[in-house]
Amino acid sequence: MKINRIAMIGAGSWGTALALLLTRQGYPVTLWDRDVDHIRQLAKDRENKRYQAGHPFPETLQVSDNLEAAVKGVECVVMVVPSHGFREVYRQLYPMLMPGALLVSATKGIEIESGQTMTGIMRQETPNDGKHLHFGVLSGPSFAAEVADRQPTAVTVAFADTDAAKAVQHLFSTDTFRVYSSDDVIGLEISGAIKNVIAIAAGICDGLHYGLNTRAALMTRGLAEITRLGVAMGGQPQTFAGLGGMGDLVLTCTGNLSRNRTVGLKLGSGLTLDQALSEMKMVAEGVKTTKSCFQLAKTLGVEMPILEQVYQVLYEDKQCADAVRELFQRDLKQESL
Ligand SMILES: NC(=O)C1=CN([C@@H]2O[C@H](COP(=O)(O)OP(=O)(O)OC[C@H]3O[C@@H](n4cnc5c(N)ncnc54)[C@H](OP(=O)(O)O)[C@@H]3O)[C@@H](O)[C@H]2O)C=CC1
Ligand SMILES: O=C(CO)COP(=O)(O)O
Repeated sequence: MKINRIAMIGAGSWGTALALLLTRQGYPVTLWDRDVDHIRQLAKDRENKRYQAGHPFPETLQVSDNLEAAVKGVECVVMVVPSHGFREVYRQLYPMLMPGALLVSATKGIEIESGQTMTGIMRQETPNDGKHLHFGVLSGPSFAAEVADRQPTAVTVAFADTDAAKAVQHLFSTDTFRVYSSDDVIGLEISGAIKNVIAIAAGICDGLHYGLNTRAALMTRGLAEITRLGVAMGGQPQTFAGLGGMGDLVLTCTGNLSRNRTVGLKLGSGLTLDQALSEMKMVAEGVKTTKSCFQLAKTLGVEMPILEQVYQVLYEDKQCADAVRELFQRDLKQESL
């Protein structure tokens, strides 16, 4: 599969960092955003001062507010809009896609209304009209700012089709960005979405001034919850121990660049959810994913005690310290997944 042109759909922090990564390798990329003024500003500055300042755009990075112009005749479309806007944007762009195109979701979330992952949304919104599109995911421990800074980073790309996975793996791989391939699309998506919920919990614990023991316990039991739900949804157990699972969980629960961890820190320090979110200009997907995942876990009958407590803190005004206390008062049990 030869990829000549790429469309990056979403000019936030991550879409911009990925567009920089590809254009620095010489690939032609069109970066699209819904916000016309934002696109005008990017075209004028040749830099994304709002979301990824300090990184001038290479010549092959074009910007556009015209979705059709951005995706027409393009072999690889990377979707990087937040999960709550994903379906609407995909609906608009689907008719313009060329047959056989590779659709890569770099978004980490689960839609609240449907409980669908991003590739699930694309499949739902794709009529059976013979376009033969391929749906995959790129995920792993990768703060956008560090990728833009060329810090060595490793991620995973998953497609059901091995050739599609290899094509996207090779497309994104550079001297400082190492891409592994996988065929476990659902496992990788679930890992990337739910680690954000555990990162909120990690932030809460740090905001409450609990120690490193607490954080280690939370991350380990959090990974058990991610794995339980992911396997119930058809993921492969080893995916959750990989870059998109354990790797991204470690990064987001410990790294201060994480927006989700930051929301948790603010909650643990006594702010309300509204106050915490009003101080952020970027998206913290874990807030919405907590709700979608809470519903999914109930539907599938999967036990997720940490997630339940985060849900009650975010949506039922539970005190953070009470949530931690309740987790420790649960019945004693054997350690297992
Ligand atoms: N930043 C990171 O380090 C990483 C992020 N991700 C994931 O990438 C996705 C995008 O995050 P990120 O780029 O960081 O987000 P940012 O907050 O940096 O930017 C969000 C972008 O999405 C746009 N947007 C907001 N709402 C909608 C909508 N309803 N429809 C279309 N576009 C919308 C915003 O436009 P506007 O300015 O007009 O609101 C903005 O361009 C998330 O799922 C995130 O989890 C994954 C890996 C790393
Ligand atoms: O997913 C990320 C890094 O891999 C970014 O995490 P946050 O959205 O919490 O900043």
